[in-house]
Amino acid sequence: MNITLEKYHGLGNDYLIFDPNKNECRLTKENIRLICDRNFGVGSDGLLVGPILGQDKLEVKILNPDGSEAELSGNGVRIFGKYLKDAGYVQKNKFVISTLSGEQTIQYLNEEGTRIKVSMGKLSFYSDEIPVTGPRREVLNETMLFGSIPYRVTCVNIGNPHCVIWLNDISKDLVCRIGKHSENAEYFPERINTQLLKVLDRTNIEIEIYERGAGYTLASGTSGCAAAGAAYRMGLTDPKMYVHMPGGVLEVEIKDDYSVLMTGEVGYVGRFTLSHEFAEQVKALQ
Ligand SMILES: N[C@@H](CCC[C@H](N)C(=O)O)C(=O)O
Repeated sequence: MNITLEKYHGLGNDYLIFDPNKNECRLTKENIRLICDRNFGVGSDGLLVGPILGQDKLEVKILNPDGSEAELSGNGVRIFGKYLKDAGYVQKNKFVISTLSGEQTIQYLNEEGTRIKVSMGKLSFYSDEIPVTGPRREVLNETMLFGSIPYRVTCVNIGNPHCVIWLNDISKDLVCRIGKHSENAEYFPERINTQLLKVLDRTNIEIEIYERGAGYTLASGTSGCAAAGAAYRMGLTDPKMYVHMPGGVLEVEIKDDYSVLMTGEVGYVGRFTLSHEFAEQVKALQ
């Protein structure tokens, strides 16, 4: 049996869909790393395994390119929503999917399903919910050392863990330098996604991203929500804002109870059927 993967991207954050109803291969850390490898494999910022069909549930498993599992991915969830429509799994305009972090409501905003709104769940700034080590508290504007350099950090969970560093100048180079240390810093028992945040005005922020298990990415939905949440919590923005990332713009709205709505685009790249030779390498690692 061939192994086929569908490639999509959310603002340049690319994912491969492995549909378990159409493929027979056990995924392991080792073969996930190989498939996602940009030189020796197909290449992607992650793998979405689904739909895993349960009682009335459309479940998706989100895997990072290092083989670890993430609780949630904002771009991943929009991409999965588009795949469900393209592959004929859903006919409704609004429905619920389930991830490791809970349930998300997906809504198509256009006929093609390329513009999607997602209810992402609630932001939490509490240390035990992110998680961050130390006594229970909201982790707001605390000093943390990454590679011996102090940064002011606000931490937040939106299904998965994030640390947001508010700066006037942000760049790919800087987020990579910080991210290499912050991702595995001792403060974060589950590791962490890192964002550098620049506030442009009360309705526009800009971020650079270093993802847990993936490294530098052009966009991240949960990062956009986390940075927007941190900016709003610190009183720097209104609750509704545009999040500018190197790959494009997301719209994020924070409700009074800190639940978050995220809206953005999805693009379909195409279907990849693995060559016999490469499929054998993947299967050898299962
Ligand atoms: N690209 C993502 C986030 C994917 C998961 C992340 N790397 C983690 O480990 O938490 C997004 O769009 O949110």
